[in-house]
Amino acid sequence: MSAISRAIRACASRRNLSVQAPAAAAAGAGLAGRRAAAGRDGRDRRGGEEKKDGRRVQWVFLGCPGVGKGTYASRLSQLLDVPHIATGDLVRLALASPGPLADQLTEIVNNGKLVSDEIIINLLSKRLEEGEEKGELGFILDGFPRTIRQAEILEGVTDLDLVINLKLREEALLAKCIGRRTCSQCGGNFNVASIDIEGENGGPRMYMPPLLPPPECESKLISRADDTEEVVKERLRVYHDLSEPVEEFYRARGKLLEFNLPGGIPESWPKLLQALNIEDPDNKRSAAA
Ligand SMILES: Nc1ncnc2c1ncn2[C@@H]1O[C@H](COP(=O)(O)OP(=O)(O)O)[C@@H](O)[C@H]1O
Repeated sequence: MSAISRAIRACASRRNLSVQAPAAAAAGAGLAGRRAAAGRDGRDRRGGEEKKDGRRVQWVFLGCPGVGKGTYASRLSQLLDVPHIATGDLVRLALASPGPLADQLTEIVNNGKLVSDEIIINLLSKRLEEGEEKGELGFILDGFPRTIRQAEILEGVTDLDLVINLKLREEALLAKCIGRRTCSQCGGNFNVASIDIEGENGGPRMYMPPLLPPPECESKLISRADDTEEVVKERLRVYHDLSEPVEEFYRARGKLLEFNLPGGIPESWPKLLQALNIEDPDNKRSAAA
């Protein structure tokens, strides 16, 4: 067993977390292997495609359900050439393979609760191990960590560069979750909600147009079973209770970048890139033309 997998095992057991042996080794190899390759680049934690020492970014996205973590994490992962690892997707994959684990997860997810730290760490470790085998470097984690215990375990095995906390007005979150649709054939993500909210305290009005599917997807749209009004309200409550303290965990460590989404993707994406010190590829293209 490597020193790293011993470290994650020790870290997990100090926190009374039982991590299965192969998964623990994977998390060690996956997360901490990256740390070994990384070194610290110190001051400016933001931006930049590749670090001075040649490694790729190690970022985390935090934010309430419906805020758009998946959308922006996926765009950035393509831009920065790092894997986008969403624990919600790992949970949905596990749900899709029938068996006792799927039954257990269905009950939890469809009630808007969090899956246990043990299960999530094991799913994440397995995913990291697969990435390691493919030679993946860096990562953008989306939906993990969601509890202080998960944050402590992650902090114990890897050195994050930056934690991006996406924020959106509460009124928009519920509508965005309920409006989410996926094409069951091509897997494309859409949103049928049209959000138009008056400005707060004289602030600007917020308009988020729907992201409608092309005609060929229209009849194949499906919604997530946990995107009903009742379940989303419970997920928001759970986020405030268990995940909001994670924001403070990273704020105290100087790693948190707060980003208030000003509106839909066309408005927010360039501003997010600016906040991250990343050159906008669209501007680059038009400047070169
Ligand atoms: N880090 C995690 N810890 C515990 N449960 C998780 C975690 N990530 C995902 N889940 C489970 O998967 C569900 C879906 O996650 P996700 O797609 O990230 O949803 P959301 O839109 O609420 O951010 C969550 O409601 C929760 O049950």
